[in-house]
Amino acid sequence: MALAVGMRVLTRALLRPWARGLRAAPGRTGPAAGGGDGVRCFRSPRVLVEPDPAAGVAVVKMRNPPVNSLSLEFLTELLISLEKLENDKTFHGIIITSDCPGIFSAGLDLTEMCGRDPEHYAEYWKAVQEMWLRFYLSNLVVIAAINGISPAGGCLLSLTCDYRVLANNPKYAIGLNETLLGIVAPFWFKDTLVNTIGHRSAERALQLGLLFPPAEALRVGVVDQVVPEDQVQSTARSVMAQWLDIPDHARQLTKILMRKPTADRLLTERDADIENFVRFICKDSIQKSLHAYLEKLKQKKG
Ligand SMILES: CCCC/C=C/CC(=O)SCCNC(=O)CCNC(=O)[C@H](O)C(C)(C)COP(=O)(O)OP(=O)(O)OC[C@H]1O[C@@H](n2cnc3c(N)ncnc32)[C@H](O)[C@@H]1OP(=O)(O)O
Repeated sequence: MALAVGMRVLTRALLRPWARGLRAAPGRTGPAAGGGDGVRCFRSPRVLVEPDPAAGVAVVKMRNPPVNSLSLEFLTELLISLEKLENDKTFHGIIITSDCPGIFSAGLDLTEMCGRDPEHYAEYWKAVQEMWLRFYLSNLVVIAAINGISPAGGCLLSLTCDYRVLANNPKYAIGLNETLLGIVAPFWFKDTLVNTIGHRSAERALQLGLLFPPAEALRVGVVDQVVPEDQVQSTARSVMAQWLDIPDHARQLTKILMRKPTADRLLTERDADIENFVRFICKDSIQKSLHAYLEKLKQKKG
């Protein structure tokens, strides 16, 4: 138990000043969004939290339209929501899902990584690290109800969860496709994938930037279950009930036992990882690739 408490204190201490500032800002997070029985709940512009106090579960809906890209503000709101739920003893599990039809998350926000200054890149990368650490080490049971396409950072977010349920829709795909953008997934993205699907499959998936359609995603193990689209939420709820049946302290300690070595690698190399990212992203060739990719996305429409 001491280990679990220690990890919580550590991850809480890692909450950056930008997050604390936002938490204090009036109007950024509003009053209770529901949740009777004395359960305090909340909403924020990009994160909708639907509490089910009786079940000890909250559904966290990402709503950063059009594509739930993980901007600095959105990451901050997600982290604040997670922290609030972790600090509320009512909740033992969360289901993370999307409020944007057909899209779970388009991954990291490319506009945060293009045409900005090095200070911004450093701040953004710290927030991405924080998202990964906080979700990966959360003491809550975290289940991803993946109701849309989920490339790169979107896939990473789901890989931090304890269980992934994907909607069986041929339009959806999931994977770490960074190489297709001419960028390289950092070691902790890679480690998370290796821990999930094994070294050989991860190597192939990462080098080729594979985005797996549902059947393939299930076969390789990127997701744990594929179900008809209208059953994604109910399946996540019943899987949650199964996980919540396990004595909490034993489950939490086991989670930490499994994940701490991977998290420690980033925790001990965090500053160097930020420096590497900033150096990499500032390169002319990388900026050109990212600009070209964004342009291609924009031109797709017209
Ligand atoms: C060391 C460096 C490591 C860095 C690691 C990075 C990991 C990442 O996560 S990089 C991001 C990877 N993401 C992607 O490759 C996904 C890109 N997006 C898409 O493929 C499509 O948008 C979609 C399949 C998710 C959705 O397609 P849909 O047709 O519905 O919408 P679009 O018209 O394409 O997009 C709408 C709108 O949103 C903008 N947009 C899309 N993705 C992103 C993004 N990741 N960041 C910022 N903005 C994004 C897109 O440009 C459109 O903008 P406009 O409405 O202004 O044209």
